[in-house]
Amino acid sequence: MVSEEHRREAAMLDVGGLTVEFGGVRALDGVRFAVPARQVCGLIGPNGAGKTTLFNCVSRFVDPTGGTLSVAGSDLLARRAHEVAALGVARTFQNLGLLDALSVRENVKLGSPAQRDGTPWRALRGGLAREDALDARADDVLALLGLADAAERRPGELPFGTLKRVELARALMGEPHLLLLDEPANGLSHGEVDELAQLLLGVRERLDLTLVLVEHHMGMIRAVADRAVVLDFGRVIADGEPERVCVDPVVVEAYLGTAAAA
Ligand SMILES: Nc1ncnc2c1ncn2[C@@H]1O[C@H](COP(=O)(O)OP(=O)(O)OP(=O)(O)O)[C@@H](O)[C@H]1O
Repeated sequence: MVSEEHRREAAMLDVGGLTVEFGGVRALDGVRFAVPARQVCGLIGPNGAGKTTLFNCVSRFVDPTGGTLSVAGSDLLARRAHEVAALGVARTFQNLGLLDALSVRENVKLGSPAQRDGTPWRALRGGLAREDALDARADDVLALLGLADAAERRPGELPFGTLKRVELARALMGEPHLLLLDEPANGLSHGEVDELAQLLLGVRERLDLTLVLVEHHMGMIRAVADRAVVLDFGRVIADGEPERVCVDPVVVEAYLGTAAAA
């Protein structure tokens, strides 16, 4: 029997009875699960189930009304949003926030915590050397994601599937251990979903990442996730291997009438 304390320390992400209320709406209701290091965990559930709210708690955009939340044993709830990256947590968003005035390489560099630390002291201390190091790191990340040829291009010139990878590259600039992906397959063709799935698995292996992805695309979940946690009305209704969870009658019932559980 594993003690509660040991479970917490061993988990990369530990969600302990998390509750969030918005006025009268209980968006999360005692959500409890732990994601071990290097696991790929799919977070699924119908619209309004609480998936984004959970991500927003991890990013510290939302304050829970109850429960605990920790990353590799560190209490996340004691941190502010700008301190989360330092714990090795990065996130992508449903809406790509890429700037068209900048090249792909410059956009990717914005994901580096060093780049955001724009104090005058930093600028005075040989900013050029630092800029070169950032360029080199951005180029490494771009190469890892098969984007080397896109480094000088503007986001507006590139297809959506490529932009999704640029956003992923930007998130990797912070050298995360835990990466949260918000609907990475949304808007991609079948071929692009397969490609992204392979890419994610490769990156996870290469960088020793723990991944949590919110996803409606069950093909993506089946392709990459070791495990699926299903939320409905703010509660965990199933937790297990994706193949098993997809045919769980409780999950099928929750998804009734939607394509996701098909
Ligand atoms: N800032 C907010 N203020 C009030 N209610 C909110 C807020 N954010 C979310 N909610 C409510 O909390 C519940 C959970 O929403 P959430 O966006 O987390 O669900 P979701 O599972 O991510 O849905 P989707 O798949 O549609 O993105 C919903 O009832 C939603 O309307």
